[in-house]
Amino acid sequence: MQQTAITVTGLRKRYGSVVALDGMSFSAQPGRVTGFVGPNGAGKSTTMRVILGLDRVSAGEATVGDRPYRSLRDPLRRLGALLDAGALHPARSGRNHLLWLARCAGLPASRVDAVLDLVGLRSAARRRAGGYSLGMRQRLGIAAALLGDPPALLLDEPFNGMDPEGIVWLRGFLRAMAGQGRTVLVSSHLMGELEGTAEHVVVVGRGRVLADAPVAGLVAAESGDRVVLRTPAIDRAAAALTGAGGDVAVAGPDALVVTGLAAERVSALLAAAAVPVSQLAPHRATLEDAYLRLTREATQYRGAAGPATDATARPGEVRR
Ligand SMILES: Nc1ncnc2c1ncn2[C@@H]1O[C@H](COP(=O)(O)OP(=O)(O)OP(=O)(O)O)[C@@H](O)[C@H]1O
Repeated sequence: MQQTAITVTGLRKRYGSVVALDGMSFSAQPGRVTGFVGPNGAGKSTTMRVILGLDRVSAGEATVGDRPYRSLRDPLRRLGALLDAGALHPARSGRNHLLWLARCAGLPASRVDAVLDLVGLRSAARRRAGGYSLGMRQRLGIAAALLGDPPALLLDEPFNGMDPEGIVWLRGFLRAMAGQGRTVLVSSHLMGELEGTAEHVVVVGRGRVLADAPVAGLVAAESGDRVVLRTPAIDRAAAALTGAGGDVAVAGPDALVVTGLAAERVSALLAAAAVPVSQLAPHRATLEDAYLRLTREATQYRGAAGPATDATARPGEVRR
């Protein structure tokens, strides 16, 4: 399979006074799933449309392999894309939708049955696509992206509308695609799904890249040297730990997050001060923790403040 990176360099785009892309640059590499995440309005869909040559930019360029998508002679055999699962004729069956696409692209009808099997849609293939659930439409869109057996895939929110079984399937499917050496660029709002699926993540906000890093590295950096402990005596515990140089944040009625002291030292200090402890463990952050911190400044649309959670409590922040 020909290795085909998806690369965007210095993309800039405005819609009137709205800056949609503000120097967006990153590269999705072959052989791994790259998550593409960011708050609403961060520029993910615009970037994907630019990669597909559907939107123009005022500066920068996007390439598939080493060429712009529009200049590819056989685009479906180079990059498969799912932008909008609803983009189909509702009266046409799923199979006929794919046959029509295959015919337009000069691909054999045998590919249609092959991709229907790949996405598990064979039994529903002759039903009207207009009657499909959102999860089934996502599968049909993924099937369409696979028609040309391309070395690169670009999928906008493919987890959206999938039931738990579908999500498990899609996670394994994306990993398998990358395992075959394909480039897989996938946008999502579901950090938990990406943490188990993507090895690498590009976090964006306000039209630019905030982080471009391996998921494991982001999670490790976010976890830091923090210790989570539960105790019915948080005031005494906090006094003992701050007295020894720890940085203590309250993370719940009986929970503290301690920074700057190893778990063994925390345990010894609390034992010496006769503080009862019901739980003590090194804190393991999630991709969502890292995401929320990275995008805190870049989130444009936010609901009213809700209660803080343990996961988002940071050293020095006292939240009850
Ligand atoms: N056709 C358009 N006309 C005007 N503004 C647009 C248009 N498309 C996108 N925008 C604006 O450009 C910015 C980026 O939008 P985009 O849809 O790329 O973000 P996104 O990261 O995909 O968001 P979401 O997660 O909500 O899908 C937003 O401020 C959006 O309102």
